[in-house]
Amino acid sequence: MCSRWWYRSAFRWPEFSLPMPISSIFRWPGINLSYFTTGWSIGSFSFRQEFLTSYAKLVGNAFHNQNGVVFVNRIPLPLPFPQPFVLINHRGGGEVLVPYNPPLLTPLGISVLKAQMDEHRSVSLLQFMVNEGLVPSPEEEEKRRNVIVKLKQIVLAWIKKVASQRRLPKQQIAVTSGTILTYGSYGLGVHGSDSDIDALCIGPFFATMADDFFIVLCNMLKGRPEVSEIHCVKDAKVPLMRFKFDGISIDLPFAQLKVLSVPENVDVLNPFFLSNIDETSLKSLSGVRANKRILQLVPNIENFQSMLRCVKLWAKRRGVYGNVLGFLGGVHLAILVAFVCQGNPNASLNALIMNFFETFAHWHWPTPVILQDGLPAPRDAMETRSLMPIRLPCSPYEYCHSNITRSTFYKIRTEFLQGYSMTRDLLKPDFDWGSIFEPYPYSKKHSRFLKIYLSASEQDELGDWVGWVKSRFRSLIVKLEEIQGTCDPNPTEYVDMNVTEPNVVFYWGLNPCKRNFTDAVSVKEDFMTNINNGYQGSPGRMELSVVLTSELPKNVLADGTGSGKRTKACWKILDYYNQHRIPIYSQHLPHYFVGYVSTNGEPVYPSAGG
Ligand SMILES: Nc1ncnc2c1ncn2[C@@H]1O[C@H](COP(=O)(O)OP(=O)(O)OP(=O)(O)O)[C@@H](O)[C@H]1O
Ligand SMILES: [Mg+2]
Ligand SMILES: [Mg+2]
Repeated sequence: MCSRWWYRSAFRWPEFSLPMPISSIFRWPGINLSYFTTGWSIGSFSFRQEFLTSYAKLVGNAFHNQNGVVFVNRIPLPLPFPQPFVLINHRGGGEVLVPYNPPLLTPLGISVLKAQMDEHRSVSLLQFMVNEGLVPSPEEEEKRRNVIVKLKQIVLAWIKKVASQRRLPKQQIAVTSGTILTYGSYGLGVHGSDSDIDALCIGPFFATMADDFFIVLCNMLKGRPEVSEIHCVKDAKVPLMRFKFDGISIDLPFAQLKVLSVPENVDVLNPFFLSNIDETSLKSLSGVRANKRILQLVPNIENFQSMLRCVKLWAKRRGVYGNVLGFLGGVHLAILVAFVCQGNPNASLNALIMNFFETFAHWHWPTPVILQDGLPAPRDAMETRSLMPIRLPCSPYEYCHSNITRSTFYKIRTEFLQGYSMTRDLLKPDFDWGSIFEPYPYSKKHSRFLKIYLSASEQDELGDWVGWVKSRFRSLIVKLEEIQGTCDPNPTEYVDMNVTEPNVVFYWGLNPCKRNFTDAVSVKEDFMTNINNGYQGSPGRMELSVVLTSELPKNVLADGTGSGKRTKACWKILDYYNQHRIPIYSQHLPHYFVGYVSTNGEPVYPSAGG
């Protein structure tokens, strides 16, 4: 903004020799554009011809008369100018000051201004990501790399040990090997400091899952000082070990290839390695294969990674992240983002985000989202009944498992539309990335919530219990939809620190139009029948009740909009990673939580937090 000193000062431009003084004085905070409104008479300049020429290209015919009145396309502009100005860098024409008033600009002026704004928004989004700490520090990255190196060494030692136990000939023992391949968010290079590492252990033909992986390797890991909280999930669609290594959470499934030696960077897309392998190994490999294919198909990996990081943050903040509660998981978002990247190979980060919202705000679901991979359309693609079908980009071209319901579908689509309406106008002068990533204001949007209180007598039992109940949440959402039309499950998990027993609490927004739903007893009975069926551990407690916004604890209200009136002193948001990480499943629950197999036979995947 121009301050009065500017108007009063005896400053005179000797000639209109932009850019130096103007660009150094009139900067939009943090922006590469000059911006000011009133108090300055352009009539005091003596224009250079080349300036007027450039100006005319961008704004139209511009000149000023003796009285300092500037005419644009023969229309006199009142002085001082009522509209903001921007300094735009016009290729070939130097820097030119034009009114920030799109209707006055020529098509060229508009496109130059848009290019500038696009660049500015991309730069400020990258800065926003840095401020939000989305990218782990070099030290954290180093730590993760070391963990993977150590895991590879352990796997190699394990293979040699198993080979000796099997009494393989010496020369075979010498050449045999296994490896670790990362996938999930770490494999895509979009992890945050709190992400786990999804790592697939690949062994040679003689290493078995039942004995060698789950017994020999598990014992070797248990013997390492870096390893803690190790859990085996054996009879799942994708069996795995989950543990912490140097404090970092690891998911470690296993695949066996019919070879003696597994190259360190084995190409899992090569059909040679897939021949004759068992069904479980094929399923375990699918995460790595899908990741690899995504990275092959996107035209610019760096843009894809930055964009996916942003989109994941957006989805988390807006309460639409997480497959377990019927929203989008990491793999769903990766494919949606890759789809947009494929269609816009040369676009900037800002343009990609704009296109993401535009594309999916208007997508004709249930038309599936399918990446173009240059191969003939697969005939064996499995059909899906998902409301938002998203297909994995590798054979057998299954659709990502999804728990989306009518309510969560509606919420995701509303958020896409909102993102679109907030980003669509590139020339919006007060645009701010912070508003796109604003936490979803649950306490403002809903006046009543379903409180789901889960507890167990021991901390160790709580993880299993919560994991089990979460794996059945879809049925609770569907039940609420039956009773009162919609519901808005907030994925955030809270802990009531006022209660001594270990607990986890959820608050789901209820439909404001259905105020007659106040008694959760019948819903509880119904849901209890569901969760009591099949749980093999010792079940914990579950309480359902309807609470008003004014009864929400401080942390729930502190979503950026809450009034924070009635608060409980000791509430905190559960953080599985920074505290003692509770295993969300156990051997008793593999089919439902980590098990990748649900009751209806479709694959189920663990939540990011679990
Ligand atoms: N619903 C699903 N359908 C198909 N594959 C899935 C699904 N959920 C997970 N996977 C596979 O498991 C991998 C790891 O999943 P995970 O839930 O850890 O997501 P992520 O992308 O690593 O995100 P996060 O950073 O939240 O951990 C995915 O990359 C994908 O290959
Ligand atoms: Mg992960
Ligand atoms: Mg994982």
